Amino acid sequence: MNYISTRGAAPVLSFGEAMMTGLARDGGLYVPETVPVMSKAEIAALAGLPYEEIAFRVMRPFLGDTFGDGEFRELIAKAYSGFGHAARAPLVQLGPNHFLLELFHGPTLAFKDFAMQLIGQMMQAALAKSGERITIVGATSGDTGSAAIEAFRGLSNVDVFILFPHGRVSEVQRRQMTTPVEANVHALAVDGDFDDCQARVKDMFNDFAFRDGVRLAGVNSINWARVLAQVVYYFSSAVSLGAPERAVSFTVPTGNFGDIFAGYIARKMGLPIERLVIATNQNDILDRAIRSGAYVTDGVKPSISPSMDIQVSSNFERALFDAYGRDGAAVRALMDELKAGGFAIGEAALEMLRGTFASGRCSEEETVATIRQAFATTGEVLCPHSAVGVKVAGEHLGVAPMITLATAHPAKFPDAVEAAMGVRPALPVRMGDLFQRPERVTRVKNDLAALQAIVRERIGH
Ligand SMILES: N[C@@H](CCOP(=O)(O)O)C(=O)O
Repeated sequence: MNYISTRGAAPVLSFGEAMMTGLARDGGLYVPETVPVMSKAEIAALAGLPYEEIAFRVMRPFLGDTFGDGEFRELIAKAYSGFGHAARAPLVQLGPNHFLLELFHGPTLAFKDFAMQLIGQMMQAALAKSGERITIVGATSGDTGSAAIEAFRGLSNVDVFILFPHGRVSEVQRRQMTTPVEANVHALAVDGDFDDCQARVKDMFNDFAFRDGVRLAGVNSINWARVLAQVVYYFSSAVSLGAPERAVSFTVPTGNFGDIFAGYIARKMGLPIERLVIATNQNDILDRAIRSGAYVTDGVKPSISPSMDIQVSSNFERALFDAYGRDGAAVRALMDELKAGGFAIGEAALEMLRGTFASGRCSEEETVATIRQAFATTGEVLCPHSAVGVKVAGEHLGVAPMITLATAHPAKFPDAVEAAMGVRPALPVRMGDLFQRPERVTRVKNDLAALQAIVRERIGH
């Protein structure tokens, strides 16, 4: 299995190489050269299996010879052993034909744990073989950061630097990143928004002297392995509702487009998915793009669903690559236009995207109303991001069962949830002292040189 860049001008890599490389050296994102298809019988056979076994069967064809079968099974088992629910990703019903996929039972209470816990295991196994040491630098709008820290804290051959937008994540999210005591964890509060953080991470990858010097690695969803691990729960949930005999639809609260792109891959693998619905908050660039064909940035507006406060959605590039017939030069040209504010999606590409994705937007008021209504009608306490998904899903219900992804635990956003429904969601007992733990964080200007200097100094390079 080979991996190629969306911009067509980077070396072709194996799965293991793509995982350790992160961003391609031409600035693009790695994707599989071909997507393996599962037969109807293979998909049907997933029903009723433990999540770990589904993960093995779905992911194995993408791995080539990076890990042996026994080794990969062990890594999966370790990755999910710390989850707080036996089903790992349980489904609950919200209404007739509408289901919620709870993806917040991992150690940091967000869907990011599904991929990050596994990437943590896979990267450690790869590093044990190569004897290398790496420097992970990641950008977060709230959830990726703590998941990455949890997956890599305390390792002697990894430093993990997380850039988050100062003052724009919830207090729980911030404390999850700033209270770990391990010396290899570095929380950096950047004076900017998430797009700034993500752009600086990409700048570091595009500075080859720095990248090679510190042995830079990425764990944002620019890393293909992140996306792949998220494909699994599309299969596990769909088969439990009757796939492949019955098609299902998904609504995905969307920021960086990685999670919904995983659903797109599941569909390409043969999972019968009728609709993939992009749900945005007031940072609605993706909804506008699908409706109008213009992908134009408009400034990040802080919201009560901060993890989705994103304008430049990295993984949209992967979808554009397919929509433009896998023409790397065309994608490169679009990304150049994006630097100047945006681009118009070509007619054929837009048709392809509209044939795959539907979209909707949820305002701040609608988010609050949805949290309140879901609690009143089902007893389910939604986080603001999941509420965005539920509201938009409601506009796309049809014959196929709709599965909305619940991306985070409500206790990560206690203020927003309490303001909406008058009840303050409690953190799990193991995190109960989060507000008493001392914080360790460095405030940094939105400046590449300043950030690189901190990284170099901390790792002694
Ligand atoms: N919403 C994310 C932003 C980063 O996304 P990623 O999937 O590329 O890691 C967050 O919560 O940090």
